Amino acid sequence: MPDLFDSLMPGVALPPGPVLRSARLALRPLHGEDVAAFHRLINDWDICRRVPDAPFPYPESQAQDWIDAAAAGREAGRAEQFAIVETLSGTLVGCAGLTFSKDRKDAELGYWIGRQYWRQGYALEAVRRLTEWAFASLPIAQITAVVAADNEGSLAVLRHLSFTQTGKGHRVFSCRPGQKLPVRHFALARDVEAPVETPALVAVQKSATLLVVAAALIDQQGRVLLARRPEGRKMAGLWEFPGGKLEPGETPEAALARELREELGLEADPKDFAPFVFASHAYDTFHLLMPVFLCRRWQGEPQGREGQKLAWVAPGNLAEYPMPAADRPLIPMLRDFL
Ligand SMILES: Nc1nc2c([nH]c(=O)n2[C@@H]2O[C@H](COP(=O)(O)OP(=O)(O)OP(=O)(O)O)[C@@H](O)[C@H]2O)c(=O)[nH]1
Repeated sequence: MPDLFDSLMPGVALPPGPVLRSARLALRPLHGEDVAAFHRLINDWDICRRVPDAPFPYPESQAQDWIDAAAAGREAGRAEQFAIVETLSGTLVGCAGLTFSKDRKDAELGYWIGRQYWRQGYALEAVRRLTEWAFASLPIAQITAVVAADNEGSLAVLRHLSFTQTGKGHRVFSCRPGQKLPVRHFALARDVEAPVETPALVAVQKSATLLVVAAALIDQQGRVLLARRPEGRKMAGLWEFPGGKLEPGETPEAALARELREELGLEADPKDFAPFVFASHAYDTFHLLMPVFLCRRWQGEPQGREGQKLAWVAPGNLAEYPMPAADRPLIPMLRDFL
């Protein structure tokens, strides 16, 4: 299928920021050229009455201000706002974004879709893509949302995406100054447990113990190397120790040397692996047994060869990185030892 998105605005460079693609949509940074279309869509009572900060009528100057503020918010690390566009037509259909709490652990979700684009599943598609990207790419622990109690469409989207209702309250909406309207609070926490797989696989795996070997690579400043599982893998976005499953007939040390070569492009000698600690954790679908070796000597510069982002982390900061459930008990031990 042809993709006209790249020729969407010939001669106009998109502002910096990620572009997220889904089956029919692209979520891209908002642009000064979007003001007219943004204003045409949002200046609608049916939209403004559902968006907390939208007055009605919605002045065109506010559309410009909002787009400018979105760019400033991204630059300052306060928010990630996106235009939602149909990939094939390049038409703006709505907006979706996340605003971060000060500690960046929480992100509040906001979105709206122009009325003529309702009932096509666009909100679900865009919000699903945004939440998957956010957990895979940002250090957030949860995504929250506040929705007007009568906004059935939005409530359905959030429930479909496994958000859970955390409470009820009241909130002022700019379109009805002086009134507090009933709202529902929702949250979706980062999943740190391995996902449930097909029943057949679960039957085989449930009783099985999976042996995975991992390394705490320590650099000269005493920092530990963590790798972030890339988008598209199970538990995407979580930070882990480099390593992987043993192949048949392999010793843990040989498997670790192979994984370090394959994943990071490092050459390490098994003689430099010192047994340190192990994780033993019951995930829903398998039991993980993971010996962790310390290693301070290797050859080469670590590179994320499988698309994973890498970080050298001071022991005192390890707890700030979201990790698989199995890894969490290891952190205090590493911190005390280093
Ligand atoms: N390497 C590594 N794996 C870990 C850690 N903690 C933890 O729960 N695991 C789990 O151990 C398993 C390691 O498998 P892996 O990296 O070889 O392979 P994978 O499941 O990502 O993908 P694959 O089966 O397609 O190769 C995964 O289920 C992973 O989530 C960790 O700190 N390092």
